[in-house]
Amino acid sequence: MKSRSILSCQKVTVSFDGFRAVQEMSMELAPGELRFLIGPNGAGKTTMLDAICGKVKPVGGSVEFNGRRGKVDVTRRKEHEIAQLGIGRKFQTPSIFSGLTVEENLEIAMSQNRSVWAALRASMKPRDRERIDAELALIGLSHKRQLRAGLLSHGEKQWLEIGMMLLQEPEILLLDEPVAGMTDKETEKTGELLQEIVRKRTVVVVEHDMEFVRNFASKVTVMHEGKLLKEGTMDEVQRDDRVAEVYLGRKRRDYDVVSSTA
Ligand SMILES: Nc1ncnc2c1ncn2[C@@H]1O[C@H](COP(=O)(O)OP(=O)(O)OP(=O)(O)O)[C@@H](O)[C@H]1O
Repeated sequence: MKSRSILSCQKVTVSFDGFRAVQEMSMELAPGELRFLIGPNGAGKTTMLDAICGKVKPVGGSVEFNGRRGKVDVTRRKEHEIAQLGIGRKFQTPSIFSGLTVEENLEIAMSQNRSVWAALRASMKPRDRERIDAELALIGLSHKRQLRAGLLSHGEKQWLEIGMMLLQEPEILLLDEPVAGMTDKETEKTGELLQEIVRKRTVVVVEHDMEFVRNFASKVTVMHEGKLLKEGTMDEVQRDDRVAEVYLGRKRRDYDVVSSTA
């Protein structure tokens, strides 16, 4: 029996002044998946995330979110409504408050509004504190809770922002190149964090770092020129000649980095 999809994108087409950045792209996500979306520059990966979170409106196709509140075609909803429904999007540049502490950033994320933060803080219940403590532990920043966020390393800032997003309880998390600019150690920790997050949520990661993808992906979707090129395990994707040719710009036999024997 086919398992329920939490997200079903069917024949999604996005056009920028007539240029089809995404063309009839279909993709289904099962609850609890950690899906990687890869492909060469300009393949349409970011635009696909934009279509899912409502930042751009497709000219064709549907994006059906089947979350806790039932089925919704998100192409008919505004970006903020989609976020409230449970699809969270993290962009490459972290949007944290550098002058506030790590803990204060999380408090703001929980109140969802900086202007009511002071009031929220005064009335914070032990349960709310516990949630923040749990999130701090998850993102590995418990020992830095009192540090100004601006003083965190690049990787730590990314984790803080992920923690801020998690406090808004998204069912699906969309991440655009989360490990770009990270050290190897930070990259490894991010992979482990994502594996922890998918115990309760579904995550889609647009990624260029193939080693990271190889280490943490169970299922990979490959896009090329706005279209679905291949979907499968990393092994299946790596064995596909079309992927090797378009993704790497040459025949697979000429290329050894992507090879599963690496
Ligand atoms: N707002 C826009 N207006 C016009 N063209 C756009 C816009 N956004 C993206 N494009 C074009 O759409 C195509 C797909 O871009 P997109 O950023 O989705 O690709 P990508 O696979 O995420 O690439 P990269 O890996 O380089 O980030 C590109 O040719 C890009 O130039």
